[in-house]
Amino acid sequence: MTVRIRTQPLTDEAFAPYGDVLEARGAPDKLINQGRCGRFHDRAQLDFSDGRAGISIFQGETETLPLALKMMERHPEGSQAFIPMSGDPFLVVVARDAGVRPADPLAFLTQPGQAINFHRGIWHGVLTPLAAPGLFAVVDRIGAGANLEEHWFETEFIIEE
Ligand SMILES: NC(=O)N[C@@H](O)C(=O)O
Ligand code: NI
Repeated sequence: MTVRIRTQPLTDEAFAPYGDVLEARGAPDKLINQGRCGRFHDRAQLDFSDGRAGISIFQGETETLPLALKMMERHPEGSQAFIPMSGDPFLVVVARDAGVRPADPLAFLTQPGQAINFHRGIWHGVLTPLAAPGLFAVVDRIGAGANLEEHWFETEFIIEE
């Protein structure tokens, strides 16, 4: 059986059960630098069981839609933020937990200027750039021990616009 998933725009409301949308939207929380810079303060729920937060640079190969969703993963020990280093949209896939496996995956297309932070333990698709060079800053847990659970689907999911 093939299940088709239509992409939807990334909004705070739709993404709230899964993570944070990081963007400069509306009035900033504070003006800094003599009023020349708006600070949208403390917008991500960073959560690590132990270890520390780290920033890594990911250079991902680009994908195109329609795209087969074969696997999702989660990080039980920490949150994970994808912060694009270009203005290109990327694909964000999340799912609810149905007891050690993801269920009902959702696919979001970001707008330029949007980044995301998956909350700790949330099922998500891996980093999926839709345009070169696929460069992202990733904020996630640096620590000992395993922090990755994968689920490979038997159902064929196809993500399409
Ligand atoms: N494994 C890794 O570093 N990246 C994944 O967690 C991912 O979500 O892309
Ligand atoms: Ni991940």
